[in-house]
Amino acid sequence: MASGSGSGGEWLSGFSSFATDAIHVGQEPEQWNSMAVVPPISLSTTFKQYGPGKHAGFEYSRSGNPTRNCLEKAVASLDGAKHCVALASGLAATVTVTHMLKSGDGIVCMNDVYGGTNRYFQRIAKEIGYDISFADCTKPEVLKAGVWSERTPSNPTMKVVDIQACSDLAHEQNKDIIVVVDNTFMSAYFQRPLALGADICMYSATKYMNGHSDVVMGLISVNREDLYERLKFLQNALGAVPSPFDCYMCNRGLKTLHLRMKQHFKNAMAVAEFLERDPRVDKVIFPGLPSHPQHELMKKQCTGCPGMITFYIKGKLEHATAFLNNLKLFALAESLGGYESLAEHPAIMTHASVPENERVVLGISDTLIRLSVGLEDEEDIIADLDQALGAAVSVFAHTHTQTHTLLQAHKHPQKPIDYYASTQTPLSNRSVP
Ligand SMILES: Cc1ncc(COP(=O)(O)O)c(C=O)c1O
Ligand SMILES: N[C@@H](CCSC[C@H](N)C(=O)O)C(=O)O
Repeated sequence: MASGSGSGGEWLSGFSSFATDAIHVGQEPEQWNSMAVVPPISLSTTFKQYGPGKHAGFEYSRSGNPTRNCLEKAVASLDGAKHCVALASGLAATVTVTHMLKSGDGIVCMNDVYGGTNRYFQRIAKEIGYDISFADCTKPEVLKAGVWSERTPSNPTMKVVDIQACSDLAHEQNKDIIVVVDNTFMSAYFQRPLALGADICMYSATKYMNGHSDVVMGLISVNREDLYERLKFLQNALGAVPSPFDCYMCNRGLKTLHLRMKQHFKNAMAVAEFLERDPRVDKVIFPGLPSHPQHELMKKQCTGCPGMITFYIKGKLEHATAFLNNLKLFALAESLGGYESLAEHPAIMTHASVPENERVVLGISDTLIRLSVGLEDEEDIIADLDQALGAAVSVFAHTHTQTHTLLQAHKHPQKPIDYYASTQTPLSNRSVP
């Protein structure tokens, strides 16, 4: 696979036969009497039995469904896994994995996770007796506990966890520790956590795996038979299953995953390079840029980068808000990983449920903006960002001296500041959903 421009070296090679597997595994026409080339949507909730307990592989649609089967087989093959189970949402996948443990068991979670994962662990799992702690998993040496849950790159500040190092450390300490990687941002196309030693690879398939912003779904892939048996049991016993229609849609989305991810990478690289040169921007966080602190690790464990970019706009909350309000091609919306470009304000939107003091520590400030760069034409994406940055600066030009400085800076662009330089501004008070 070609390396992205400016990446300064090769990425991990692409996984062989990825596109072929995405298109064919689990889709065999011979499994249907009709020989349908495209798997049918099997809506029946129940299946006729030959005799009590004697059935043709399906008995009740929560327990097993033909359309869901096709999807699960395809995803397992793309993850280099033996098995996959599909759930009703990414959060349902997190909850189902957590139910593999007993009350009192320990969970160490990456401190910089999606707000809803933080909310579930802090406000539900903790209350029912799990021993939850959060850690910076980019430093594997700080980890020492029962179950390890990593999200890499993290949401929203794109910290990259060394999956192999964390898995080795965890398994050396105790082989019963289960290492979980939330692979939502990367998709199966860019990263295979199981090959790097993780025990469970999970997704919010709502994002890149489906890729069309029209399905909410979760996926979990594993190689270990014992983990699969437990997950399969929980899928049925907890019952958070996706509909056959959603399985059909996600299965269809997988057919173009390889094409979409390549274009997301190309567009995102161009946007990241544009933003990094722009003096109206304080700092850009994109693991595909050589300036990202874990860029080399990314190239070692991934085959490329998705369209996720965060950046700190210069100024304060008003500038971030004006920028977001003035976008025309980008929709101001939560979520990510669809074909369309989205922008959002993590502190007010996706990460509002993270307690304010934790947001400050994580750098989720008033000036942090997250982009999900879509598949539109590169020039149009950049033109939209450019005009919205211009609008953000000029809106306050007459009242803010600092903004005046920004306008001057734009006329005389310079290289942006040091990666770790502080860009934190105070967080405004807002309620926690
Ligand atoms: C990284 C990540 N994991 C999990 C989730 C939860 O997924 P879902 O919205 O499908 O429940 C999200 C977003 O919601 C996410 O961004
Ligand atoms: N993972 C998505 C989800 C957005 S937040 C959804 C909802 N407001 C909630 O609080 O659960 C993303 O990162 O955009």
